[in-house]
Amino acid sequence: MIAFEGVGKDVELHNGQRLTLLDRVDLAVGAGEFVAVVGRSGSGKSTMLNLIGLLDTPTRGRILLDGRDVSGCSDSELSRLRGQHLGFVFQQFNLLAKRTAIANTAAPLVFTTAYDAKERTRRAVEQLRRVGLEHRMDALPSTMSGGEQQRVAIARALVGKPRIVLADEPTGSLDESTGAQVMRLLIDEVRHADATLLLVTHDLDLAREADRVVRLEKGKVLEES
Ligand SMILES: Nc1ncnc2c1ncn2[C@@H]1O[C@H](COP(=O)(O)OP(=O)(O)OP(=O)(O)O)[C@@H](O)[C@H]1O
Repeated sequence: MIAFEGVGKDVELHNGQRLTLLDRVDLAVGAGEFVAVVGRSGSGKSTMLNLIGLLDTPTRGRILLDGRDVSGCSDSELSRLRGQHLGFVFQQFNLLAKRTAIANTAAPLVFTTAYDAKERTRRAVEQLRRVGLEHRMDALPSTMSGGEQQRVAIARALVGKPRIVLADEPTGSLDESTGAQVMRLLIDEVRHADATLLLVTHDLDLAREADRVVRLEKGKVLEES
């Protein structure tokens, strides 16, 4: 479903030097797979996830989505593909501060013309129930705990029924027990949705739960297991 062929990513530093963040990465991820991405801080995990999420473009190589090379896509096409196929959960939740849990959850649906406002709200309510937040539907993020905010973010990632969910250290801002609960919920919800999960994590116990583990070192895939 997603394939990397010789993907590399460089950035240019202020002094004009080029820095390689990712180098010659080949990867193929199939439908419904759970892939954990591990590696030291700075090894290129977030860079790889941002490329898979079509939030960034490679310097070299090709990224294929369902066999289609996305390198020729315009920004608006990439936005459309993201809206159609991808859901994101970040470490910092990234909720809209002035919007309620319902409005935050419904936000990705605004990009699809298929649903009117009533249907968007109905779907958001249903998804918030699934993550156990029926009692906090009208709450603003500032009045919610970190665990609750991340549940809203999970609901938002799944509300559009994406085929691929990308999660970058989603429990990194939570205490251990809340983090474990939120992670369980994320994995269960992604399975329930039959979606693919790509999870960046430092937690090796968690990585063992994945179908596959991709280990990065200095921008290269060191091993897969
Ligand atoms: N735009 C940029 N300019 C310069 N250096 C960058 C840029 N983006 C990322 N880097 C560097 O590239 C390396 C890889 O970054 P990346 O965020 O992908 O690592 P990571 O494995 O996700 O790290 P962490 O676990 O700490 O989040 C890091 O050393 C980072 O500082």
